[in-house]
Formats: sequence, C-alpha cells, structure tokens
Amino acid sequence: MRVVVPFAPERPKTRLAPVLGEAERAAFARAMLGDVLSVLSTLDRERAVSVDPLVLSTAPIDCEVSVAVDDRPLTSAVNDRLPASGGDDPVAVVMADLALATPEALARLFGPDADVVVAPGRGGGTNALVVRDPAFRVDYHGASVRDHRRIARDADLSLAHVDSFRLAADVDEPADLVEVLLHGEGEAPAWLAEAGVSVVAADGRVDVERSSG
Ligand SMILES: Nc1nc2c(ncn2[C@@H]2O[C@H](COP(=O)(O)OP(=O)(O)OP(=O)(O)O)[C@@H](O)[C@H]2O)c(=O)[nH]1
Ligand SMILES: C[C@H](OP(=O)(O)O)C(=O)O
Repeated sequence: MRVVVPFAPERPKTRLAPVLGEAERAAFARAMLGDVLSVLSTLDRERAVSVDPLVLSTAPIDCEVSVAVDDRPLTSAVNDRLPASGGDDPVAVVMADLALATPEALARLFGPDADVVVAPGRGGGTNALVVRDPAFRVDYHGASVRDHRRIARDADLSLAHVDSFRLAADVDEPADLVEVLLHGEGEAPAWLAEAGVSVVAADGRVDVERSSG
C-alpha cells in the first residue's frame, strides 16, 4: 500500500520549545521520521504488508525513501495524494511524529477492510488513516478525528477505528517526551537521552527534565 508520511522539516514541533531549541527540534523531528520509516520498512520486510512509503515534505530533505515536495498546507497536500477515482489503490497516511509506533501497532491499521480506517491521536487529532474510497477527503487540525468521522458518515462510508496506545501517542508537548523515553524503541529516545533529557518522577508527577551541559 502507498503510505504517505507528511513531514514539515522547517520550524517543526514548536510546542516542544520549553525543552528543545529550534535546531534541536528540527533534529528530533527528523529522528522521529527516521523511526516511522524504519517501522514501515520492517512491516514490509517481516510482516508481509506491502508498504510503498512516500514522505510528503514541505521542503526538500535527504531521505532513504521517496520524497515529494509540496509546500501547500497539510490538508491540501494530503488530499492530492488520496484515491481520486473508484479504481485507485488505497492510500495510508501516517504522521511523522509517531515515535512510539511499532510494526505490530501499525500492522493493525492495515487490518480492517473498511472504506476508511482511523487511528485517533490523543487530544482530538488523527494520527494515521487508511483511505480506500475516493469520496473521503481529509480535514486536518482542530478536532480532526471528529471531522473525519463526519466526512465518512456524510459520504456513507464504512469506518473502522484502531484503538492503540502507540498510535495515539503523537509527540507534540513536553509531557509526550515522557512516553518517548519510557516506551520508544528507536532513534528518537536515543536522541533525547543524548541531549540530556530524562524522566523524573517527583511529588506524584512524572515529567521530563534536562541536564545542563
Ligand atoms: N506535508 C506537510 N506536513 C505537515 C504540515 N504541517 C505538519 N506536518 C506534519 O504533520 C504531522 C503533524 O504535525 P503537527 O504536530 O500538527 O505540527 P508540527 O509542525 O510538527 O508541530 P507544532 O509546531 O508543535 O504544531 C507531523 O508529521 C508534521 O511534520 C504541512 O503543512 N505539510
Ligand atoms: C495534523 C493534526 O495533528 P495534531 O495537531 O493533532 O498533532 C491532526 O491530527 O489533525
């Protein structure tokens, strides 16, 4: 299946500014993209899920897989890559900030035979999708999972959900780094550890702290 991975390499992950500087956020975003692509490659190699990845980037990047540069807003760029007519192959959309994704978790996205399969993100987003019907279009940002349900319902499409901790955990806020450090398995947790970011549990709260120097 064609798997589109949207990626915005310029000034990414602004909500992580309390913990990471601008160049660090760019490097960390790239590490997360590397983890997602590595999971897709493992799926293809080891799980007999045919995966044809395409990074849909707002600017040129060096990458181990094909890259399409499209600097339009996320929704327009993704919609241009979805099935356009009845005979077209299905398309998956997997966000580049799913640092907890594993081959097992992502394989579940490809399981249901529905017109649209949605993996909701915490906080109302849509972290991954499979689209099999050209009547479906995305509308990202805001409570996009609610919008995507409505769009599928209005077009009379069958809709399946993937209930997955790992696919729900996109990395937006500093608190999300706790999950990356505790449960991540790839480049992203290693990058954070190298940068001196660690998990701290104090006064009944679990958070991240950063060593100075
Ligand atoms: N192609 C493309 N990808 C985007 C765009 N905006 C965000 N993305 C990607 O979409 C996914 C979700 O992005 P967000 O978490 O909403 O945005 P972000 O820019 O990474 O982070 P914030 O600055 O904190 O909002 C990430 O994989 C981004 O790299 C865009 O305009 N075009
Ligand atoms: C793209 C956006 O991501 P979030 O801002 O929820 O991370 C969404 O899923 O609609």
